[in-house]
Amino acid sequence: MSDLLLDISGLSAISLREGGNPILRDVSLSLKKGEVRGLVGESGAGKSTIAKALLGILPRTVKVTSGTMRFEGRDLLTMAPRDLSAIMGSDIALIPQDPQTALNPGRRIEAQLTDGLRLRRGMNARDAHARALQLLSEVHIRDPERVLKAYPHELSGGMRQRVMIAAAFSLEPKLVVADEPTTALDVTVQKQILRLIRGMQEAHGTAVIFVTHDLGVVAKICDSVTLLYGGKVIEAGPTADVLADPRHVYTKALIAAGPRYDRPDAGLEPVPQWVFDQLHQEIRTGAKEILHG
Ligand SMILES: Nc1ncnc2c1ncn2[C@@H]1O[C@H](COP(=O)(O)OP(=O)(O)OP(=O)(O)O)[C@@H](O)[C@H]1O
Repeated sequence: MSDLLLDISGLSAISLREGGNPILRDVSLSLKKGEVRGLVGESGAGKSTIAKALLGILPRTVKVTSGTMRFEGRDLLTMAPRDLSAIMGSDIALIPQDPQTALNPGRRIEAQLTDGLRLRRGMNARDAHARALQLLSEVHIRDPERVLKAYPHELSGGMRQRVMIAAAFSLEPKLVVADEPTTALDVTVQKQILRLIRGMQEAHGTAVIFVTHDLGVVAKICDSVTLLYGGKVIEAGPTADVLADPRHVYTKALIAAGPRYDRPDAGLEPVPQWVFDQLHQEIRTGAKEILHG
């Protein structure tokens, strides 16, 4: 059996909100079972659009114009809604950017963590409670009984994100989409959460698409990386190869701009304007991306 889990091929999309402006341009990327791939780019590069397409939650104002998105060989873009909802949350799960808004403020953590176990896995309340306790221990929450009884506002941001990670892994998904999961957290907590996601991913053998604007994060936890600009793949390959031997001037300039993660106060070298001019020229002419390996 092939170990290919996800194969996005020639994906293009436009924004109906912005007069048909292209937001993804012929994007291809693939992911093996258990692989962690960083999806990197600055604001507006198209990272969230790809993540939303994967989760089946593209807004109506975004229209896919071509391409396929095969998950275990089946195209998510043309799948019947019923089949899609069986996969979402179960085989493909999300760790959101901001756990505060992702959690329902009016429900205890236990209810939110056990919904999926009861509704999708048919567990009774007692088994679901036991599994929720086990999941909270796995994400290193020390007093899981207390946390299960708590409401989201009673927990710190880092604790809420640990709960979201437990929830994402609760149904043993094959793919987790982590959408800038440390943005809302302070730097020390960010490091712990990154380590935790990598640890959970390894323990469960789960593949992860890690959306970030930070190459420093990619260096820490991703096996491979796809760098986007203006909805186009600029460079992609194994992380070690791309970081050791960046071929595109934009990748080089981003690396020179420094790992922002764990050096938030470091003086950054901004990406020079001529690099953006070259990128825009390449997008206009449809230049090919650089693929390593
Ligand atoms: N709901 C929407 N409807 C139409 N177009 C959208 C919508 N959301 C985003 N876009 C457009 O899609 C393009 C890519 O945005 P996207 O959010 O995917 O980028 P991103 O790389 O995730 O940026 P960020 O890091 O800021 O989230 C932008 O030009 C944006 O204006």
